Amino acid sequence: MSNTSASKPVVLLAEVLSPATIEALGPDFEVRQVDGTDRPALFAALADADAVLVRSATKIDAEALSHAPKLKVVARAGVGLDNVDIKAATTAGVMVVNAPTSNIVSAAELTIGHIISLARRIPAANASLSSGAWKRSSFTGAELFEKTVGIVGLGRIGALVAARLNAFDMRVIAYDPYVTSARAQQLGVQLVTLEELTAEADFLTIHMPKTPETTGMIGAEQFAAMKPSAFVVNVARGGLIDEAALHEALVAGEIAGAGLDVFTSEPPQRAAPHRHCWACRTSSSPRTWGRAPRRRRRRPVCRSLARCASHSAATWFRMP
Ligand SMILES: NC(=O)C1=CN([C@@H]2O[C@H](COP(=O)(O)OP(=O)(O)OC[C@H]3O[C@@H](n4cnc5c(N)ncnc54)[C@H](O)[C@@H]3O)[C@@H](O)[C@H]2O)C=CC1
Ligand SMILES: O=C(O)CCC(=O)C(=O)O
Repeated sequence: MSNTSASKPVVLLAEVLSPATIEALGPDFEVRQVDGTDRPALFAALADADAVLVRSATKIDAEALSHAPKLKVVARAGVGLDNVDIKAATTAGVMVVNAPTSNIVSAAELTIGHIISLARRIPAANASLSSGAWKRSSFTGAELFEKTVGIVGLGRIGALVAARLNAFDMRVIAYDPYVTSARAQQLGVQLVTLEELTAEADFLTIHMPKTPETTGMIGAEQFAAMKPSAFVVNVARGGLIDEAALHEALVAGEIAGAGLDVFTSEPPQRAAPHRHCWACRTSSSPRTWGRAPRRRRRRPVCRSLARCASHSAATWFRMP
């Protein structure tokens, strides 16, 4: 049954989404747009919204929710929910839905891309060749074969990364206090402590959500414990790595390099003295990992949104 225009629930799109994702909402909603990073505009637009659809740049916190008297659902077109205050939403009686598999393959593949780039020094070789040099022996790098990769956070993306790196005949270890040894074994992964992982990993790759517990979890202590030949990769969330400590570790040669797709502030702010070191020791990308087009996987979030906005059952998250 289709609503008339006057009675259609209002879905507020607070970020840019693909036309296919918007199409998946169907004809039963009045779709409005706002720039979710413009807080006054967001607050004004939330006044009439039954649902708000966000990616990662829009903060739906208690203050935003206080401007949304009609809101029934916050839908996250993606995985991470660190930009949504689930507790405040629950208190306000607002459901929160996400698309937990929407971009996990994309994220895992980008992780492999950064690992290979770092191992074979592809960004530095590319910069050198682009400047007109031909230094064949400077960029040989190292193979992944029989090296150790340490995965911090063995969830959906961590498991996909493990499967791909097992195919390279790497030794795959992981730290995740919430995963059983049986599950790890099934994935061909050995569970270890964080201390063992930092000491043994040739590549440390992070796949955890950003929470108060995980923020800054990889910092000066971990870098000091790592091999000087080791690389760190973060395509999860800015802030999981202590960036100041990372800069110091790169400058001091405590680790060999870093592969980064996410930053504490985006675009990243880096102090001038670190620029040279950064350019030659990193493989970085401007948060591209969730972006490889596979829009089909986002459609379920639109279906969940539609069900929630019309008060029927859906996959949703609540704090206890
Ligand atoms: N920037 C981007 O484009 C994207 C970022 N992400 C980020 O990646 C994160 C991971 O995604 P998924 O693998 O799909 O999530 P997931 O929920 O399947 O896995 C997360 C894993 O982290 C583990 N974990 C939680 N706290 C931990 C701790 N203190 N120490 C070690 N492990 C811990 C959990 O036990 C779980 O196994 C998301 O929360 C999101 O923030 C995900 C997709 C795209
Ligand atoms: O939505 C984005 O900007 C990228 C994907 C992401 O951050 C996520 O799925 O957690």
